[in-house]
Amino acid sequence: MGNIFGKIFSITTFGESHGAAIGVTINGCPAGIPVDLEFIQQELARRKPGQSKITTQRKEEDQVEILSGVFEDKTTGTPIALLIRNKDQKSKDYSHIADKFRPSHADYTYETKYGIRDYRGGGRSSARETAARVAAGAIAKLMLKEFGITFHAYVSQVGTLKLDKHYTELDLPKAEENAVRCPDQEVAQQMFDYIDDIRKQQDTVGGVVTGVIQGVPAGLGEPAFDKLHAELGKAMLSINAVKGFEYGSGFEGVQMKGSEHNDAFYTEDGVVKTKTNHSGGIQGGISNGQDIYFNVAFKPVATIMQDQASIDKDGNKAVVSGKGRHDPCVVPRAVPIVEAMSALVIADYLLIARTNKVKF
Ligand SMILES: Cc1cc2nc3c(=O)[nH]c(=O)nc-3n(C[C@H](O)[C@H](O)[C@H](O)COP(=O)(O)O)c2cc1C
Ligand SMILES: C=C(O[C@@H]1CC(C(=O)O)=C[C@@H](OP(=O)(O)O)[C@H]1O)C(=O)O
Repeated sequence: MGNIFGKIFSITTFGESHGAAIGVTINGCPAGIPVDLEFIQQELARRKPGQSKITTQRKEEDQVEILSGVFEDKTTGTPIALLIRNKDQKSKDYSHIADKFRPSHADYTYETKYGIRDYRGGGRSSARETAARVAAGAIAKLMLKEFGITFHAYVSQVGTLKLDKHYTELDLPKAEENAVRCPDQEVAQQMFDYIDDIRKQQDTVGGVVTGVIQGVPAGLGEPAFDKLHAELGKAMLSINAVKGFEYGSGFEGVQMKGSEHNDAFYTEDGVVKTKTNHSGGIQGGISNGQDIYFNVAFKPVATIMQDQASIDKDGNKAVVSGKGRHDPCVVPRAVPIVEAMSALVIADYLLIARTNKVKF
């Protein structure tokens, strides 16, 4: 229960942060997709811990091993299993909170649900699990590359520092040129200094990742329940520390009049387009062929390097002191996770659409 994502192109992940390994099984990936191991490794490198001083200092190379489903560098249509071994666990850092609950992490809720908890590094609730999603997302991206569908995510806000530009005004690949993953180098530097300052204060800060999906054909999605934006929302809200999701005009759109908000249709060389894109590329749960764009809000990291008042398993007052290696801000490393989850949704919906009238 609760550990399968996707309908046709589906994944299930396994593993804990301080266990032997984490990994993913992908079901439903079509046969014949070229698998570029170097690309999967590059994607994992974008997410891995220990990238810079503004990320957790845990050192994991996140070397991926392909156990099944790939032969002579092509998918075989059978389950693909990918494994990443944990190498740099420092579990002693967690002994002192084995019986205590960190405020706003998953300790209390996990313990309540299962009655047993691998407290080492947050166990199953650690964002370490997202490495497995990024590996699977890389395979989805490789499949979608064949259809000309691309993914760009970037950091658009850290704390109160906001990048005041729409994605259409930015050179999106430039986000990969700095440690924050913000495409405006000047704002990126300000964000970097801000995160570093917060880190020195032994505190943490939240942020926003903007996602952009380009090249999606019109016709992907469902008119009810499994609407394309609903699935994207679920995908994003399933990422650790996510507090909000909006697509297209989002919450800002409520301030507009219908006459301003409506996206006027026109055709160019027989292709249907819209003059504006407040819809965010989705209308009535189905893609309309325009860019899909959305924002994902991440909270400040729960584990702070300070003493915090809490309780133990017996409900007694307890002090939780911050230890271990933690991110002062998750958004720089969340960028590839947002892209991976987007790719998994689009891959799945593209395969579902094969059963519809739309021809690809
Ligand atoms: C890339 C990434 C890195 C994270 N790093 C940390 C971390 O170092 N320490 C921590 O306490 N939480 C971290 N988190 C968040 C926790 O995993 C998350 O808060 C926890 O699982 C509780 O879930 P919730 O915040 O979604 O309710 C990270 C999240 C992401 C996406
Ligand atoms: C190890 C990674 O990030 C971790 C995410 C995380 C958390 O609570 O989410 C807590 C920290 O590690 P641990 O699980 O040892 O407490 C981070 O270092 C990773 O992303 O690979």
